[in-house]
Amino acid sequence: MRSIEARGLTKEFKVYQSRPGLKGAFRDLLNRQYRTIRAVDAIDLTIEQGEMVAYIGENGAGKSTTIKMLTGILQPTAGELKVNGFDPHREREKFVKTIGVVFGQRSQLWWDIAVQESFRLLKQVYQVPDADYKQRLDRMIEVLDIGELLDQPVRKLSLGQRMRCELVAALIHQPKLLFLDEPTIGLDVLVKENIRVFLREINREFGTTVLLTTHDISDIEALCSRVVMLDQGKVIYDGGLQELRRNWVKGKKVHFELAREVDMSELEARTAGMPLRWERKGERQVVLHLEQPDLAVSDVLAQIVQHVHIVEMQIEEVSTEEIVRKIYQEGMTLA
Ligand SMILES: Nc1ncnc2c1ncn2[C@@H]1O[C@H](COP(=O)(O)OP(=O)(O)OP(=O)(O)O)[C@@H](O)[C@H]1O
Repeated sequence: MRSIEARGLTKEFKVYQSRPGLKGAFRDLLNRQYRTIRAVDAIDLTIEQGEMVAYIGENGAGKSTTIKMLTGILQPTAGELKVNGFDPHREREKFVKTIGVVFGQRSQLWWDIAVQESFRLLKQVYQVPDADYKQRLDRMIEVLDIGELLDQPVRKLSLGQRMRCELVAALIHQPKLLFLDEPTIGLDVLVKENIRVFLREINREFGTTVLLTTHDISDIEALCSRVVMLDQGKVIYDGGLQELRRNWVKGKKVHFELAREVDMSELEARTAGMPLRWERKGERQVVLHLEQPDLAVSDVLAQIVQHVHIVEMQIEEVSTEEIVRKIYQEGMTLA
């Protein structure tokens, strides 16, 4: 079963332009000029039930606009879209029962009433049977550790407390698909970890599909094996996190500290023909630049350990965050 199937999904906005001065304002009244922004530009996206996918891109790339179409808030300008088997906009009433949504800035909890009252209201809205409701809620209260918050009005909760309650609210009806927009923004490390563990659990246990938009790369590393990257409304990468790293990490650096002064010519001679470069950093310090991702550090070590005494060694990996930043900066097409 497919969670999301989009073909040529497009959204255009008309943005009215105003001309300067009083004369301009009059002319605008009679004949308004506008330009068209293609916020989402013919994207194809297929997400299978049970996948956890990160949907990322720079500010203005078109992420929110896509999510708004996928959740039925906006109607696409063009393209075909099925989410959980429904047309999200046209079949909105039936469709919303099959999704859960956590948008960092917007709350689905009622501000002035106790958290558990909000949960009860949502139970009514989604017509969750009593037994299911009790079982799900008890479990979520325990895993997310929100027992003490249930009697508090939402306005009194800290951001981390509120986000945990938002997650419960989004999952009361056990949706097949969960949209998360910046779920861990501004949260401390412990709460973040708590939320990630919980998300992995519901994914494993119920096969819940998760589509996550985030600027926090550690969320992606912790949760998603697939990344869809958007740039100017177009998908520029759709694939595994590992492949993304492999494509972009052109090499690694290994820092060595040796027992004796470095003999560069010996290192070079022993590793001749390998795609690497040695750099002297100090009397006993040397850096190895591996220039191809498939050259293993162990292959190089095998050539030199018999001849040089290594005191310390440190491999410098490029973080996913750096890779993503590089892709945004260079605007390369990977797809
Ligand atoms: N209602 C609207 N009217 C006109 N233009 C819009 C509207 N909503 C979004 N846009 C434009 O569409 C483009 C994509 O915006 P969108 O909010 O989808 O990006 P985003 O990737 O979610 O960015 P961010 O990370 O900042 O939330 C931007 O150029 C934005 O200005």
